[in-house]
Amino acid sequence: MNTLKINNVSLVYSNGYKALTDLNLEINNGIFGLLGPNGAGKSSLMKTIVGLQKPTEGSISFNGVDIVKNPLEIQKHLGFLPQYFGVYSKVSAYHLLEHLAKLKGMQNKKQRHEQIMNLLEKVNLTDVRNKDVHTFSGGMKQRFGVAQALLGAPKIIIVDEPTAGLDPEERNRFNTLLSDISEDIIIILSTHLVEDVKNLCSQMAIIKKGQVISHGSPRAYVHQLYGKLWSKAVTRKELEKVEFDHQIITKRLVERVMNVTVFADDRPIGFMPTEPSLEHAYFTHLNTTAL
Ligand SMILES: Nc1ncnc2c1ncn2[C@@H]1O[C@H](COP(=O)(O)OP(=O)(O)OP(=O)(O)O)[C@@H](O)[C@H]1O
Repeated sequence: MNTLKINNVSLVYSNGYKALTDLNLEINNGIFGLLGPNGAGKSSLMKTIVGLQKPTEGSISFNGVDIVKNPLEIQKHLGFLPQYFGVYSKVSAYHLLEHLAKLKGMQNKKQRHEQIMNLLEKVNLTDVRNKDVHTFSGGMKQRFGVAQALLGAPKIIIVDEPTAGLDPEERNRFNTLLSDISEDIIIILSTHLVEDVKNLCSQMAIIKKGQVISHGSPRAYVHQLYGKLWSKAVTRKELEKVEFDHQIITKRLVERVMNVTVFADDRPIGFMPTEPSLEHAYFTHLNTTAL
């Protein structure tokens, strides 16, 4: 079992902006979802974990080793799939993987070849291995990104907003791939797509304004809301009153009609009970935690 511990981490950028505040998390094998709105600090946390920037305060350990003091201790076990995966030069998928494998210190030519061929197979890019990476579609590039993140058999993989811009089929394929590789390693998935977290993650945390406002399993999040959500279709005028009277969790246009879901211990008059979803739980925590 691998363990990543983040203890009281704060990060202040050189312009004085405090991106992370006193953040604590413990993460074990499996896919851990980090959910938060744009600008919440997810990328800042990812970059701090992988050692691209040092926290201003606090400590981070991986399998008991302080990785702020010894960043190599995580870097040698790490695969990173950043939000924007570099510039794709005019080089084939195979040769780019070979180049990256050499950078990761894989000296043995035969073993390197075998691992690259296995990874290409895993991410379903064997047939196009001799094509230039810059000609790949968005989804193929992301799968290539997974292959490079898996080079050298890492114990922890960090993926930052991996499915942004993918069509539903590619997103599905990408998620299945992540799920397949997650058994014996830690995967941290940073995203604002609640659906992906629901489908993939065993544990998750919600981050808002640089702080972890809650954490737990997606199932437990949903469970907490049973019997507390109520919905109603409203006109624009009614909406104002509902907003005044109730704690609104979501407002959604469903077939051109505005549907509101509110949080309350008892059923408000005119509302129907609603089956809670992880999206409801996410918005409940975001909207009810004042920071
Ligand atoms: N190098 C930097 N210097 C100063 N401020 C920064 C720097 N990088 C990020 N920030 C600020 O820190 C905050 C958190 O940014 P971050 O990219 O970590 O958020 P995020 O949750 O990953 O959002 P997104 O989903 O939009 O990428 C933002 O307000 C951002 O403007």
